[in-house]
Amino acid sequence: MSRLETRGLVIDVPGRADGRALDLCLAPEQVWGVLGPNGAGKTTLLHTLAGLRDPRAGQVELDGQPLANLRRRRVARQLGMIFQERQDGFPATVLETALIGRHPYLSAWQMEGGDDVRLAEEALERLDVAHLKHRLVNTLSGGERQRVAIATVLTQSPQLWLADEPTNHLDLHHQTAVMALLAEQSAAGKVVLMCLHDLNLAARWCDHLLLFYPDGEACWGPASDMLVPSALERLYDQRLATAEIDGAPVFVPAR
Ligand SMILES: Nc1ncnc2c1ncn2[C@@H]1O[C@H](COP(=O)(O)OP(=O)(O)OP(=O)(O)O)[C@@H](O)[C@H]1O
Repeated sequence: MSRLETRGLVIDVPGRADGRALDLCLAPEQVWGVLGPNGAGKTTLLHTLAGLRDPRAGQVELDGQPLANLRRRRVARQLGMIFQERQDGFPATVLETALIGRHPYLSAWQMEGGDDVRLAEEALERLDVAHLKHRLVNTLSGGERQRVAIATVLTQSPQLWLADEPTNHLDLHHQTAVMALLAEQSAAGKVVLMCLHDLNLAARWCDHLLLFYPDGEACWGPASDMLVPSALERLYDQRLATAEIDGAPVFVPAR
């Protein structure tokens, strides 16, 4: 099991004042949602947590060690990332793409073996894209491509999942299936943190939330403490109507 912590972390959003430093502790079995308007810095935060971008101040620690000091192969075995954008520059098939998830475990020039292929095929099956395994990824629909990206991280089998809008492009059934998959990962002792624009998915599936304001202000904690209509209205500069369905709050934009 892994734990990701931030100490006095200030993400580097160009042209913005520092805002509130983040002292987060992302522990096994937690599902975190990051909420905020466009441009608030959600993607920048995820990239900083993954060590792909330097913070302006503070640091990220993986199991008590500064992420910046760790070898990338070790980080790649522990931490998986679903990106918001991806470029498919090379003509790779769906199966070849999912197999990229095994690369942290292979030495240079080592070919994937039968076990790697089996893991990739199981992940493609789980994401409902196994029937597309011989197709080139650049021929897929947006939702199919998104599911292949998630299958690639499932093939990687990381302890920490960082997901940037994992339900992007997905229809309702597949949105629910992906959220259930992430909840299942968490229940198995993994850490999950995802950026979401859908408040209702966050309310239904996340147990912790980080609210990110455009000026760099932030607050975080258990979801039940964060899902306060007035705070959410300020976050999005949008009036909300609120109801409760099956014991969970539901938010709808008010005219
Ligand atoms: N390389 C860069 N140069 C200049 N500005 C940048 C750069 N990268 C990000 N930004 C700016 O930093 C801010 C935060 O971007 P980020 O992508 O983290 O926002 P976000 O909260 O994920 O937004 P969205 O909800 O639209 O995906 C934005 O205003 C963006 O334009």
